[in-house]
Amino acid sequence: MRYVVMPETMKELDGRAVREAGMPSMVLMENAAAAAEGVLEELHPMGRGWFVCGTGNNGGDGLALARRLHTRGRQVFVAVAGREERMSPDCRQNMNILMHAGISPVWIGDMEEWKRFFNPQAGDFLVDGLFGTGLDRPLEGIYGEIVSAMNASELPILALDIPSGVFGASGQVEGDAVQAEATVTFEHMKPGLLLYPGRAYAGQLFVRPIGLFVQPEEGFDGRMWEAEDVASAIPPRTNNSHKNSYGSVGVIAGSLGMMGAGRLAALSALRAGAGLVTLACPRSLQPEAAFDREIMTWPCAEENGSFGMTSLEDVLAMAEGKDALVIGPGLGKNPSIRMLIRNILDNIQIPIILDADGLNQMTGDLKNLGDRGAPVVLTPHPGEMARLLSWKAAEVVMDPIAAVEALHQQTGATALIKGSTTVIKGRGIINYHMGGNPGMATAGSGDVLSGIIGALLARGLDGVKAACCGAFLHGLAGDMAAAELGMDAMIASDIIAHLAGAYQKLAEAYS
Ligand SMILES: NC(=O)C1=CN([C@@H]2O[C@H](COP(=O)(O)OP(=O)(O)OC[C@H]3O[C@@H](n4cnc5c(N)ncnc54)[C@H](O)[C@@H]3O)[C@@H](O)[C@H]2O)[C@@H](O)CC1
Ligand SMILES: [K+]
Repeated sequence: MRYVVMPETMKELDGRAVREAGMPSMVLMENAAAAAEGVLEELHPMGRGWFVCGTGNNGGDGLALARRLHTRGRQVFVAVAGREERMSPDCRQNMNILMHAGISPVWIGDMEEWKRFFNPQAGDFLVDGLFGTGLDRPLEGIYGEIVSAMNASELPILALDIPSGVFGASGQVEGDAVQAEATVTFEHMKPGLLLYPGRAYAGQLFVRPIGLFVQPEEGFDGRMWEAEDVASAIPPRTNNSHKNSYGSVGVIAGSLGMMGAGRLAALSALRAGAGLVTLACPRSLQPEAAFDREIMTWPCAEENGSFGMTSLEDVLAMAEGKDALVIGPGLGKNPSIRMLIRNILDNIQIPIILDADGLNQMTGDLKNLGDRGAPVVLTPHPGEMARLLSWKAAEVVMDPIAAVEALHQQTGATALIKGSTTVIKGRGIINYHMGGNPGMATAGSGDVLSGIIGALLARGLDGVKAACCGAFLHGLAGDMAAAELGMDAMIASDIIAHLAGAYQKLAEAYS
């Protein structure tokens, strides 16, 4: 498991290591510089570096790194921007050490001084130590101009901790921000490196320890599941087992013209390892639903090619003996579906994943799901999330953490917001998932995720585990599909086809 911490938590950890344990803060800074040096050796083992430092501790990291390279014979050019009287003690000390080592940084007070200092042709890379997690307002004036000149130089930039201009808690950028080739972040991942637009500024991410041995008193702010975490959360198949050992999934999905959504969800559930999958469908669509031999179908009374309250009896009969239900893909807009879903939520005490039209239908009617006695997972994309919360879509995109927290709080369900970075909140801390690729922005991709999560719920995972492991498998299978077929040509069925490879990778990670 990789942990994600907010800037203020990082500050608390840093402060406690220093105050409670007597760890000198200069040692932490030196460790940060050494960690960054390791990354630089990987990316740019040769060449000359331009260092742009602020007067806070991020600047101190930069000055320490410059000195480490200089003492190893690498050529460095170092600039400091900011007010000298505001310099943090550790930054000042590193400035003194650097000067004793023979390098005098250039103070930059205006762009004329910058132009005299910076000559991209004379260097091979830039190091950004201007602002780190202490950023508390957008870059303005000289800082914005320096950053935009750094970006315009087209030299590769290594950002220390976080690209200057990106807010560590949210990934938001207002104005200029460093467009990094890579970012080395210290000790723990920060949300701003995971969430857009910050993620797009950070480039390749390196998380490196700096010797902080303390843990936050309130617990970590977030976590990222890694292959071994996912592998160990999914119960292994055992010799002495049968199909009922792996869960029976009921899928309630599809309508005239959208039966494919139901089939994709059902097939995904099966490929995600469920023992049995039953696809409930409007009666007239049964021939279409019955296309996959391994999937059982359950024709239901219908309302003009759609589910509706008329279907209730059949749906309840189908749900009997199931271990989880997937509700939503392709259900369409028939208004009586709302009552149908309400009845299912009230009368059936098994885990449920609610997605797509299932979510849209239930806008305003998703309270108290935490009291059901079995988990509910909600998987909206940002537009659906905005409708569910009555927020503007832009507000959801700006702050997906607040959005999942609000949805979880209002409904009691596990909330997963889809996106390039998926954010999940159920009981416990926030979960982030970074896998997947733009090739997965294709019809039916969400239905596949629903099916996978349905299978994992049926296999006994709780809401958070099913959502996190489901997002991981979905992303991994999507990445494998893209590697084989390319992002443009891959389709949702290809993600399903690569679930096999994704499970194999998990097995390798576990062994
Ligand atoms: N565990 C830790 O907390 C450690 C932190 N270290 C480094 O310290 C950094 C945090 O240092 P600081 O808290 O000193 O903060 P920064 O160095 O990020 O920023 C310095 C100061 O600049 C000012 N400022 C913020 N936004 C500004 C803006 N837009 N324009 C002008 N001034 C602005 C603020 O007053 C802020 O305190 C981390 O990102 C990391 O690089 C490392 O030295 C090692 C240990
Ligand atoms: K930085």
